[in-house]
Amino acid sequence: MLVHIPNVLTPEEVSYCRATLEKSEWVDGKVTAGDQSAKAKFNLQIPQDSAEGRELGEIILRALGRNPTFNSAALPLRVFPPLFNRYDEGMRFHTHVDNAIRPVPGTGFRMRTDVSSTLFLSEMEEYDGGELMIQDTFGVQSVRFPAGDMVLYPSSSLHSVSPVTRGSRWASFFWSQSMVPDDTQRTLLYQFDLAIIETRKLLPDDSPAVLGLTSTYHNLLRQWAQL
Ligand SMILES: O=C(O)CCC(=O)C(=O)O
Ligand SMILES: [Fe+2]
Repeated sequence: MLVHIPNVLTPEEVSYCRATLEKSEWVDGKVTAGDQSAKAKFNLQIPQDSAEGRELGEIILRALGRNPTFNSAALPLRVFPPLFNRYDEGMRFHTHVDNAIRPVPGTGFRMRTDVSSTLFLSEMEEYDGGELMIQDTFGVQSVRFPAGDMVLYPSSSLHSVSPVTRGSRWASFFWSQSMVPDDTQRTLLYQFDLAIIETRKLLPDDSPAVLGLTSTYHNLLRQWAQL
């Protein structure tokens, strides 16, 4: 399932991220790529352990914490410290799959990547090309959203970023380990939660319908969650 989450960052937060990234050092994006994807990856990143990256990462993690759609769709157990990339004219990322397991910097722990995220930091008018192309069960989805918006997609999917043909595309990207590893089960829970939200607009919280749906949601989560 692909989920578009608008306005994860406020316009002020986007401007702050952009201004900080302007001052940051940029290195070859191959530094965080696996063997196959290193050959496919032609972009720039700020170093994983830079002070700028850590500060901006905190802003994004705080924004995710207050975002009900992210929490319902990703059901996150762990979130990788956000990384930042950039594709200038001619840069691209050929088709690849994200590494299944990643060491979490500075922790000595590893995490499984279940959900991949791109949070756009450039406005769509600032560049041409640079579409995130995600292969899912319905075919290839082409994704390009305004600055501050984010897309979630299964880390198991093949994906690529088309060449930027004008301007520069800046983004934050990261992975989440979900409490529900299976994409089909996670999608069902997300759609169930949306249905509960709609039902609660029509019926009181203590109505049998809301009680029944809510308890079934939690009991399914209890069946499927892996902590
Ligand atoms: O730049 C993007 O939107 C995606 C980046 C990506 O796929 C990756 O770094 O693995
Ligand atoms: Fe990727």
